[in-house]
Amino acid sequence: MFEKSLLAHKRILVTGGGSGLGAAMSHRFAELGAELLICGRRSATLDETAAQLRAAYNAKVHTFACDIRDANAVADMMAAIWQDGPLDILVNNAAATFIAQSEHLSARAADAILAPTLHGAMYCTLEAGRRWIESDHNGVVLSILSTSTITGRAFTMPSAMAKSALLAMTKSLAVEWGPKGVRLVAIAPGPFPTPGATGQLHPEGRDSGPAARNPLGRVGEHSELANLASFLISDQAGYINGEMVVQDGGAHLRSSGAEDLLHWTDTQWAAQRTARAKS
Ligand SMILES: CCCCCCCCCCC/C=C/C(=O)SCCNC(=O)CCNC(=O)[C@H](O)C(C)(C)COP(=O)(O)OP(=O)(O)OC[C@H]1O[C@@H](n2cnc3c(N)ncnc32)[C@H](O)[C@@H]1OP(=O)(O)O
Ligand SMILES: NC(=O)C1=CN([C@@H]2O[C@H](COP(=O)(O)OP(=O)(O)OC[C@H]3O[C@@H](n4cnc5c(N)ncnc54)[C@H](OP(=O)(O)O)[C@@H]3O)[C@@H](O)[C@H]2O)C=CC1
Repeated sequence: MFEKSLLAHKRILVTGGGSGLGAAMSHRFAELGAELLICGRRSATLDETAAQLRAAYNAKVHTFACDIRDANAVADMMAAIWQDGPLDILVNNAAATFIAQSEHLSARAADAILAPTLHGAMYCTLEAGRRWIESDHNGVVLSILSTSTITGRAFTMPSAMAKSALLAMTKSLAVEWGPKGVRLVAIAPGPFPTPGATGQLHPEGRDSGPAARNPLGRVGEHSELANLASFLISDQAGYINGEMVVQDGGAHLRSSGAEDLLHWTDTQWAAQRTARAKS
């Protein structure tokens, strides 16, 4: 599909690159010649993925145990990255969400979603962008968002807010930083099952229908998202700036994906909260 050297010599940081869609993108980027830098909170997960990337593609891989909710930790990670040379591409992929009735969200619960999803991605973008601009080095920021930026989404309101804010960041900085050589793009994925997303969004008792509700009758393949991401961060997409590409099989044209939860009873929601408290 692509020239094997599409991402050769590119140094790419993927937040949350140790698991789920972040790991899928990291695999494809490494296959296309990139040097990978992956971060997350769990060192063991990062080390496992890094070993796979080295074994499969002979890739150069660095891992950073970094909680992106901590602005100082992000600054330290970026300083460490830049010691070996400039980064070329940042992929804002790490995020958190869970389903809940919004009237039951405590401030801490809302912050548990906003802190990594919005603030963490913004800290990473500002730290990378500042360095690119200071050193006159071109850069690309790809943010993994959601179709909730278009539809909103009941029962995952803080995630929808965070993703919408990151779309505003993408559009705003495309104009502000474009003249300085920094390009920003985004993907809005539909359902691409991962243990993280399925665990948070599809607990026991929820209908298992993202495939059935999809106009194409299926969920996304991780390789499909990884290929779109590879194109958008590559020089081949050099004239795309400030845009979000939706990759959801057309699902958001039909539903935000949360309507089945409108039929949940308060008893079901109470059971959901109890199950979480026990787990
Ligand atoms: C199959 C796919 C279907 C797709 C459908 C269509 C498309 C959907 C698009 C969705 C877009 C976004 C998707 C994603 O982001 S998927 C990624 C999911 N992955 C993760 O969330 C991984 C990271 N997760 C975490 O770190 C944790 O799970 C958590 C989010 C909870 C954060 O952990 P943290 O340690 O920070 O939080 P605490 O445990 O300390 O709790 C803090 C407060 O939050 C309250 N809380 C926690 N969990 C819940 C819950 N499930 N419901 C309500 N409240 C919750 C907790 O009680 C604390 O508050 P209090 O102190 O006030 O009690
Ligand atoms: N899967 C899907 O269907 C969809 C996913 N998306 C988006 O795609 C992206 C990836 O989702 P998915 O792969 O399913 O999610 P996962 O839960 O599988 O992965 C999330 C990753 O983010 C990392 N992470 C979470 N919090 C932090 C933090 N505070 N600091 C650093 N790293 C963190 C996790 O690592 P660790 O726990 O070690 O910190 C993990 O590697 C997200 O932005 C999500 O919103 C959007 C729409 C649909």
